[in-house]
Amino acid sequence: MTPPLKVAVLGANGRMGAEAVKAVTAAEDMDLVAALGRGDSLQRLLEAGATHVVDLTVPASTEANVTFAVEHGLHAVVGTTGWDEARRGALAGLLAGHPETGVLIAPNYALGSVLASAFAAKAARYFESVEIIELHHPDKVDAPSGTAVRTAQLASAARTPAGVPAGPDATEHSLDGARGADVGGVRVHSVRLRGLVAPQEVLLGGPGEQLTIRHDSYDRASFMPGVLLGLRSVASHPGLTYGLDGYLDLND
Ligand SMILES: NC(=O)C1=CN([C@@H]2O[C@H](COP(=O)(O)OP(=O)(O)OC[C@H]3O[C@@H](n4cnc5c(N)ncnc54)[C@H](OP(=O)(O)O)[C@@H]3O)[C@@H](O)[C@H]2O)C=CC1
Ligand SMILES: O=C(O)C1=N[C@H](C(=O)O)C[C@H](O)C1
Repeated sequence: MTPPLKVAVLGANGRMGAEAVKAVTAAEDMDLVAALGRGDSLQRLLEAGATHVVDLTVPASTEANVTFAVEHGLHAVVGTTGWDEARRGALAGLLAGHPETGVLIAPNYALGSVLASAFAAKAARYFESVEIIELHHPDKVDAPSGTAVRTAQLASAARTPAGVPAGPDATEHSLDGARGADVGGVRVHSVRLRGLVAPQEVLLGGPGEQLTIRHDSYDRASFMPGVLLGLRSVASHPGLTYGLDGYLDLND
């Protein structure tokens, strides 16, 4: 029988971290060996014999956490936002020196969200206009959401080779921010509203029609099947994988 994965959760006292602690504890093929909060020493990962780390902390600490994990040969499954291209490039460079180690960074671990982003990218080349509205709880520290940025990048990357021009927009006068953030030519609008977890809508417009691709996370339990899938798969995917779609076959 395969021995259980020895998993440590970083950010264990947070909204996502607490949910991950529950999910890992309930998984029969995993042992939760450490649950660290802010201020806890990363040395505890080594003392506990962790082989896998889940990082659900804050953009300011995730890079140092993952660097420590990689330098000690621990596989990492990362949900924290803030992994822009420069940070991912630096991490890929570090991983080149640790060829056995795998890191998965996914802006969203909800399977429905991963599919919604893939569907949006597929649809984006067929519509003149694409805009994204991401809606979150008001305790979220970053905007736009990592998911919205990733969705916009996928949509933009699908439109460019297909020769689709940027969406039409005659706006000449507006208050700052009225048209949202420009992510690769796709406008992203961020709503922060008490009561929400994390819905997102991709609006695609053509002459006389609109397609809306909407995903709702009502509960943080929605992210856990993806986190567990990541933990089970990361060791067999050495190097850096960006997006849970890297572990799924979405071309069927
Ligand atoms: N990829 C995905 O599917 C998802 C990703 N996220 C992302 O995950 C991250 C966490 O979200 P959420 O749980 O809502 O945020 P929370 O603020 O609830 O949790 C973050 C936790 O990390 C702790 N923390 C801060 N620094 C460290 C550190 N150096 N080591 C260990 N713990 C630390 C914080 O402690 P303290 O309270 O003391 O500051 C806090 O408990 C965000 O970036 C969010 O966008 C969220 C949902 C899904
Ligand atoms: O902070 C959150 O809550 C979420 N963060 C991630 C993001 O920024 O995309 C994933 C999900 O949207 C929830």
